[in-house]
Amino acid sequence: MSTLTIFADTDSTKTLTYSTDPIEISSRLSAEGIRFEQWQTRDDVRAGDSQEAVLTAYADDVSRLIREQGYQTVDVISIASDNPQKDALRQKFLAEHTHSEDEVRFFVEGQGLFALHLGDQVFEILCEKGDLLSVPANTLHWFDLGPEPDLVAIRFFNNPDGWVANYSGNNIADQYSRICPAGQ
Ligand SMILES: CSCCC(=O)/C(O)=C/O
Ligand SMILES: [Fe+2]
Ligand code: NI
Repeated sequence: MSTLTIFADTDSTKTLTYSTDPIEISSRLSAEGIRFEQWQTRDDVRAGDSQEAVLTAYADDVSRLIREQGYQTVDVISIASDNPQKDALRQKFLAEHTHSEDEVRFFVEGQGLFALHLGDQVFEILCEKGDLLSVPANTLHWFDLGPEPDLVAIRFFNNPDGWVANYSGNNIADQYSRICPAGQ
């Protein structure tokens, strides 16, 4: 179940807003210029599948979004819990950063926790299979894959170089939620 939790950026202990209603999540995010939609998914894509297999399975969605928005590059994060790179990859996204282009992600398997630092608030969005999230360029944010990732996400870029992060140097992310190991 996708969730939205909003906090003040000075107090990670007090929830200001919490929602599991996709329509409410979408409308709350839309007011901030963020696109949140839930798309149909397939059952034959697994974490660890190759980029080629994932892009073939979702070719219609990928080409539709490229046609609509003119993205130049598409790649796939496909990471299962037995991947030896999982801790290094998790670390890359955990500190607050921005991108000079929109961050557009279609979650086709598993989940991940986005946190957006918008003005004096932090919006945590637990994205699940089927969620499409598009965050405007230069938005401060971080992302948690969790300690046992089981994630496939398609990423769309305007930049032909793909993923480039500008770290803010603010350690605010350490105060907010992480995905916990299963059962905790
Ligand atoms: C959900 S895709 C992996 C995370 C990512 O690309 C990113 O930019 C996190 O901030
Ligand atoms: Fe990012
Ligand atoms: Ni996180």
